[in-house]
Amino acid sequence: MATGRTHRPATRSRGIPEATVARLPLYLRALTALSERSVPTVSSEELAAAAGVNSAKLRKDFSYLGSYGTRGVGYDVEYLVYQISRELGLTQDWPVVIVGIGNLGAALANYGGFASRGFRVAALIDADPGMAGKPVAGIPVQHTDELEKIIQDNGVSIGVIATPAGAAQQVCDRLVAAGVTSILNFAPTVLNVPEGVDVRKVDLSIELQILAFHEQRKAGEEAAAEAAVPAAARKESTDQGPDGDVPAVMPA
Ligand SMILES: NC(=O)c1ccc[n+]([C@@H]2O[C@H](COP(=O)([O-])OP(=O)(O)OC[C@H]3O[C@@H](n4cnc5c(N)ncnc54)[C@H](O)[C@@H]3O)[C@@H](O)[C@H]2O)c1
Repeated sequence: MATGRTHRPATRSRGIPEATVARLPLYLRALTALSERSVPTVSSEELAAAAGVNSAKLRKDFSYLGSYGTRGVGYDVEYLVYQISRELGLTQDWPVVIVGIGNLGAALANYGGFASRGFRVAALIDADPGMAGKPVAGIPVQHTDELEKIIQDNGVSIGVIATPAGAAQQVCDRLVAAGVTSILNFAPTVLNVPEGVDVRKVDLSIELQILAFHEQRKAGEEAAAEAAVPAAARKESTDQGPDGDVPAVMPA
């Protein structure tokens, strides 16, 4: 879902390509589901299918982790969960702050999937003084005046921006100045950040627009196939044997 832009070279310092890093969470999600079902080992084909990735690509990705599996047995699920978690830095706790506690910020605060993956919501921050002190997901909202102090007190390096687009750059600048070096941006705007700060952008409307493009293409293909049927069917009718039971033209 995430469309991302990170201020990093295509290859990380330890030699793991950025494209591989982007697939590691997909493997981890599939492996976690297997682990929850107490499945001990998995083949590269099964895991690739569960993660929605080509199996040759998966084997190549795992070779960067130094994980080659055992012929005829496959990969050890628990060990791979550990290896990938360690590679992604998930074996440690990451405090995050969410800035902008409106519809989206509140939904994110209530999402249990962060905590279960090692991301602790350390604080919720909003510019609306009327929200200060009100609990959302059991955490009292704090005013933006406190932003720098909250970041420093909690050692926060990851910030989530869920403010209106017009406020996002200013919020981003304050987060970065306070020490945040990774930002997950939900606001529909491009953020400018200094070297060394990673930005990932999530935009559901962009994803929907891409789906709309594919829907339009599929509709065009269907229309073209329908337009082709009468001519082809006419040809078929001349080709039919005496019983006339030859099937119609196969769809494209
Ligand atoms: N990425 C996505 O897929 C996606 C989906 C939905 C919404 N959005 C975007 O997320 C943002 C929030 O949407 P919403 O529906 O929750 O809006 P909302 O109006 O319900 O909430 C915005 C919140 O941000 C606060 N805010 C405004 N300026 C601020 C500032 N300078 N510092 C801190 N807080 C500030 C407001 O007080 C409000 O509580 C919007 O930019 C919206 O376009 C993105």
